[in-house]
Amino acid sequence: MIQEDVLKALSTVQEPDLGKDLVTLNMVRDVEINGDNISFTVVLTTPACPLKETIKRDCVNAIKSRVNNHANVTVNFTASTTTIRADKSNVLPGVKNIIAVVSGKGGVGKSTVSANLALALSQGGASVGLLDADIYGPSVPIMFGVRGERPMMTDVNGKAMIIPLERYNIKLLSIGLLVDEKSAVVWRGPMVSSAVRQFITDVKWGELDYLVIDMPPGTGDIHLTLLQTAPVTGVVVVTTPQDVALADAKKGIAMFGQAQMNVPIIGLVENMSYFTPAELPNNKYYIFGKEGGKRLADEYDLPFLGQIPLVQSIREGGDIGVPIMMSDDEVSKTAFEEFAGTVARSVSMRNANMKSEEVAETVEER
Ligand SMILES: Nc1ncnc2c1ncn2[C@@H]1O[C@H](COP(=O)(O)OP(=O)(O)OP(=O)(O)O)[C@@H](O)[C@H]1O
Repeated sequence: MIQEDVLKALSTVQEPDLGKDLVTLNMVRDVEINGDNISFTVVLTTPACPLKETIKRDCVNAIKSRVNNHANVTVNFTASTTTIRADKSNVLPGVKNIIAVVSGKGGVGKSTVSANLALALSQGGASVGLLDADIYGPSVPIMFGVRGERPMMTDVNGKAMIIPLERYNIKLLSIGLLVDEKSAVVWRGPMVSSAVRQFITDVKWGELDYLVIDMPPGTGDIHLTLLQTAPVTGVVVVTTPQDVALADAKKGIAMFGQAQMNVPIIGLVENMSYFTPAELPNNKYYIFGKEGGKRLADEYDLPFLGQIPLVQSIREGGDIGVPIMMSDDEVSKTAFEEFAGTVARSVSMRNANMKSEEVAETVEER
């Protein structure tokens, strides 16, 4: 039994999303054979890959059926998050993927979704940052229990840079951590644009697999500034199943599809999909209507990224500075984990299939 036999067997195992085999995709490393013991490492395209178990099962089956029926197969996993950033700019140089979370309408849970998406990706093993770009209604300070804390500054090649705070293994920044909460509310156009640009250009985000940006609600100048400053990989649209939210989500989808913005939409997630009381975890009450988000995704031919239930502890977690992903509420956590896994998969697929010149890049010279 030699290494080539193992690789030949593994070349029959498909990466389900990328539609090619593991060997062609150069995902197999460190093959070791010791008698009946065969081990190797599969390098995934994202640590938050939800397909680990499928890939593992297929690898074991391939080795047993093609190499050695009695083999003890050990499949180790590691990940090297992919990126298609090809822009030469100095903007966020160490950040592989930038995910902007948007909503057409306020109050649909965009900040809750952003925070728990960031945490779920991080708990899956990725290095993650969360930028709260909601200048007029920052939520990160309260949601992460860091209200009143101030980030430090550092000097990078003669330039003063802000060091993001760190909480729950995530790098955080919000206007609410930089200025008095009442000040930013009265800011207008140029001040807001310059603050948003600074979040991207004057912050030492370092090496990140994903930077999640919690965008302001609606569609406006801040969005344009952000997309012109940061090379956004794609946008996640948050909606609730209600008709009014869906109507506004359509405006968001239209805006991000415009030539001026031209940023890919990763997909749509439906928040507050159904109410589940803690004492009846199997009951689902569709208070805001059923599957409106799914229908909207179908209508616009967008990937549907998942449903997040309306759960009292999700709201409570946000209010006390302990997001639900840091709690032991398994039902809500599973919903966010599945959603984050789908986002990570979509980004990996996009990275594998898209030419780098199709990526939204910084268009504004500074
Ligand atoms: N799935 C959920 N279950 C229960 N409560 C939720 C859920 N999602 C969000 N909430 C609560 O709804 C309120 C609004 O959520 P959030 O602040 O995340 O919305 P938003 O869209 O970011 O609002 P904004 O208009 O400020 O940008 C918060 O109190 C939050 O805790």
